Amino acid sequence: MTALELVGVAHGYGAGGRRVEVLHDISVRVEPGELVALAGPSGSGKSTVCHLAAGIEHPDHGTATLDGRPTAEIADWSMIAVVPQQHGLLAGLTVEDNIVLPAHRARVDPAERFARLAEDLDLVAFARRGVTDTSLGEQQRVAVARALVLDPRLAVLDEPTGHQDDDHVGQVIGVLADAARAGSAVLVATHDQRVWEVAHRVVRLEDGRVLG
Ligand SMILES: Nc1ncnc2c1ncn2[C@@H]1O[C@H](COP(=O)(O)OP(=O)(O)OP(=O)(O)O)[C@@H](O)[C@H]1O
Repeated sequence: MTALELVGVAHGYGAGGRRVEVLHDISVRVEPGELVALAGPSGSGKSTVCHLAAGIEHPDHGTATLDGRPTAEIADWSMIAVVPQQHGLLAGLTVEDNIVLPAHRARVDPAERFARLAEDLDLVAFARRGVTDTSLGEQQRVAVARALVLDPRLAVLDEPTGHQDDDHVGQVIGVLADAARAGSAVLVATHDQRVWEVAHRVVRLEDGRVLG
């Protein structure tokens, strides 16, 4: 069964004379076990697709569903987990507490999964440090670990390698590929060619339309 389905989606922002139409009748599917990269120039609508896929916004027209349910109705981190462009970490918490928060909310023991993700994403050395006392690249990897801690049905990641050096790009790509292998549907908006190379498919957006 298809996990994520965006069908005939049109979306824009603002009203009246300030109205901007961003997406025009786009359809995107991501199957369980599939890593799909969303590529396209700045302003082409990648983050908007991420917001609709993650259920942060409702499409103006068309449907955005996960397993047939509107994504905007799903507020469950084990179903849809997100890495927003700004990471969305909680400043008062440590690295570890940010990562395990979704598991605690779901009453799942995160110990094993946390240990694996911290190791794979090079976060072990500062797990007990306040998250605001880490670098931007480290914070980005914390957000990736948090998204994957519950093995979500769908992971939506907006530019998750943007602050990484080559080695750490490889680590982020590695955990995303592992997540897909384990059955998650993974949608990654990215300019990073290294992600395109490992993706099962690359969906290219231009001016709010899917190419090809
Ligand atoms: N809240 C908003 N109000 C008005 N316009 C917006 C809003 N959010 C995004 N836009 C516009 O929608 C278009 C698509 O933006 P979006 O962030 O989805 O693009 P993107 O492909 O993710 O870009 P980038 O690669 O720079 O992150 C842009 O022209 C942007 O200015």
